[in-house]
Amino acid sequence: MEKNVLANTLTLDSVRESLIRQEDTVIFYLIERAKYPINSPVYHPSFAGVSGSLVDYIVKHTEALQSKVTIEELFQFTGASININKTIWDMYFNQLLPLFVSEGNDGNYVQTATCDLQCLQALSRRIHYGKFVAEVKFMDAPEDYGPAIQAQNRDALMELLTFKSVEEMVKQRVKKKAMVFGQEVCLGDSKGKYKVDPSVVSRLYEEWVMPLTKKVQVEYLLCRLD
Ligand SMILES: O=C(O)C(=O)C[C@]1(C(=O)O)C=C[C@@H](O)C=C1
Repeated sequence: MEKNVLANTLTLDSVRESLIRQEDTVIFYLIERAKYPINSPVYHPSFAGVSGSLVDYIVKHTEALQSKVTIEELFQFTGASININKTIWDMYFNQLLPLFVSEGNDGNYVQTATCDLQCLQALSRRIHYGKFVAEVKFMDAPEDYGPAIQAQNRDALMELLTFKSVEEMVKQRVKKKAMVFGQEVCLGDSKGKYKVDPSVVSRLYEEWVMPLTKKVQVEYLLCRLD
């Protein structure tokens, strides 16, 4: 199979480094979103002057513009197109958002929807980066992954690609980053006040981000030898 040049320059260390850097992006966008309360009119199925909700409208139009200047799936290695954005969307709006924004309405609807889009894109990029992680793991040990792929054995693939100790470090690091990046800075004592609850960030990674990244890896590997 034709390999993208990029595949040859990726290593497990380099993809992990990218995942670590992407943590900063995810956390900064969560902090930005937390500046606004829930602003529920943004999600109302019909928003004055647009068809559908304001967040649907902004996501659709911003992405249409962005797709004119970026080539989607530039680094895709196989024909398999893995896309779990629907799951990410539902997780973000139904589960995550209520955990880290306050109740209320301050009228900043466009800013709020824009922050949501940025959070969603950062989470989506991070989770779909599982394709690169999986490719590197496969290239490092085709003799281990090959039989599990041929047998289409999801459980075996999941076990092969899981590193519990790495997951534990990720959880601890994102919590610490949320503390450092999100602390209220003032000249006096500023103990213990955070813009986004650090335990929500570690929960986000433990319950959603890492499991979904692993799901992407499994789906990618299942088609790796097609
Ligand atoms: O670092 C890896 O090996 C990954 O596959 C990434 C990741 C993650 O999502 O952070 C997912 C699965 C592993 O168990 C550990 C971490």
